[in-house]
Amino acid sequence: MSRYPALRMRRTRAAPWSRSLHAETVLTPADLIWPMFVTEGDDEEPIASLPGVSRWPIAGIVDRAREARNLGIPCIALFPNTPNALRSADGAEAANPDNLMCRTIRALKDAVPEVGVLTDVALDPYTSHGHDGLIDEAGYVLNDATSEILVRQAMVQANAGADIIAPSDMMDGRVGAIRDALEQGGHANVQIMAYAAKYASAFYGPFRDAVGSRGLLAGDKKTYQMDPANREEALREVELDLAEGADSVMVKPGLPYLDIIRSVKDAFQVPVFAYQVSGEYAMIEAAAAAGAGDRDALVLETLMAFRRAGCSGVLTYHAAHAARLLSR
Ligand SMILES: NCC(=O)CCC(=O)O
Ligand SMILES: [Mg+2]
Repeated sequence: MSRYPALRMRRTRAAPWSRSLHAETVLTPADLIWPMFVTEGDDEEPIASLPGVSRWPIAGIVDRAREARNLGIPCIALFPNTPNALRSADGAEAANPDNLMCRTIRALKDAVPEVGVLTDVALDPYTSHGHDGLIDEAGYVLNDATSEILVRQAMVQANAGADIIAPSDMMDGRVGAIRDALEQGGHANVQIMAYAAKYASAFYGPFRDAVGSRGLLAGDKKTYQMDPANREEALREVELDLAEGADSVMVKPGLPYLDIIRSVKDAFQVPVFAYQVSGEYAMIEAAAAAGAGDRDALVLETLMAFRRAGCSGVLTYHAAHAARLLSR
């Protein structure tokens, strides 16, 4: 009986009201996390490879956080462009309680406490070699020694007022080490969003410009970030981070890894986030600039795809633009 002509799949698509009624997935500004770059000094610094995105001094970040609040974006993510003079082989500046990140967190929590602040834990914005951790003579990133510094980095951020600690370094065991330190340090309610399945991707280029590590990076990150060939390994990574105390997990990059997001969501009933990374943002902007697609439509379609794949939310440089589109 359920066949044409009684059954017409186009019937429910015929009018806007009906399409709204039958939508299986919704996207709202509350599903967005807005990543932003903080810099020393007083001036906005546009990032050439990320058209429309700038580094902001602390006061500018505070203004952007007010903008986020007014747009209904619940959370912002912070990344520092550390002055080169403060970068070192061991990335010690990462654990300085008065570093650029900590000063920014304090300013945000002072001025706009109602917006969540997610902070990146990894050493790449602080090392002179651009890696996420300490390296040995051969350039290999050392797991356990790095993890100790990451714990200190996470603690200075939590002490400054960070709401969500987001380790993006892919060291083994760091989620558990950070969770223990947070519990012992009086931060029982500070969350951990683990970059659980972070792939060694070619889509991170503009981000490295933004945090000033592109020219410094020696080699690649394939001994700690995941091989794009692997899906089962992502499930193991997620399982381990959850066992160590992660409150939510992230898949990164975003669009080329929607299958990973769906697999994670099906295997674990936990909050899953995606990072639509800098190269993805740049591709959309380049397509729009070349007349190959409508920018607003591309932005909203890609973000909806993350929700459909199972994401609770998405980190995207298009957050403010998308929130504006969604509220009209
Ligand atoms: N730890 C954060 C990133 O690596 C972001 C990458 C990107 O946006 O390309
Ligand atoms: Mg892991």
